[in-house]
Amino acid sequence: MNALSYDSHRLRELAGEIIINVRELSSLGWTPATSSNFSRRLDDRHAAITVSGRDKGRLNEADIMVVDFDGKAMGSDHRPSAETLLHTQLYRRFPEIGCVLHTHSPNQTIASRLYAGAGHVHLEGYELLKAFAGNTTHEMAIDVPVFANTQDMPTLAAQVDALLDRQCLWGYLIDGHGLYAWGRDMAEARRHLEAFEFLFHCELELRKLHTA
Ligand SMILES: CSCCC(=O)C(=O)COP(=O)(O)O
Ligand SMILES: [Zn+2]
Repeated sequence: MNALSYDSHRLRELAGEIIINVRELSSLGWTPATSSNFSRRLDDRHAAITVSGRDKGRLNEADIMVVDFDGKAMGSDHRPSAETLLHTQLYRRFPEIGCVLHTHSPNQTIASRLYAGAGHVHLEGYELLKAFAGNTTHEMAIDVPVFANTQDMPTLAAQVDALLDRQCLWGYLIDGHGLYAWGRDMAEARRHLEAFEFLFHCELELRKLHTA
């Protein structure tokens, strides 16, 4: 296999899509201080992902690189996102997943802190639950898991994998850190990300009202 074993034309298309969407998410204040990372499936062995440490509000084509599903850089000397394994584990496990988005908005991070003890955020009865693929009614509930934060990505990826054995998920929180959300393509992943953000905001506001 040579270094360019993926479709470079497709890579440019996906990089353009990532750049436009990430700039928009960044303008909402969801990617502070170079945080957050973003990827798209390129094919059944590769993903396009953001280079580690780049300012996500000023992303350009040089800030997107290719990795294989072991997280190994392909055709680049740059370091891929420190959290690459959390992306590639989803692409490897679910062939239908085409996009993984990770952000650090204040609502996501505060919710992760408040609900770390419970281990999940319970979301029930909201019309916006229908934003998640497969849901057709508000008369349902989901528990969004909150994992302990760690710099040990293989350990965290194994914990996520174990939960995916038991539960169908479109996203999870990491305590004191942020949100991972995914979907079949950018539009669906973004819809899920925005739904989580909105629902966490509602839960946090309700909590304030109940404790006032
Ligand atoms: C200063 S942000 C700390 C790392 C992080 O949580 C993140 O999302 C960005 O890491 P990356 O290596 O993808 O830039
Ligand atoms: Zn992060």
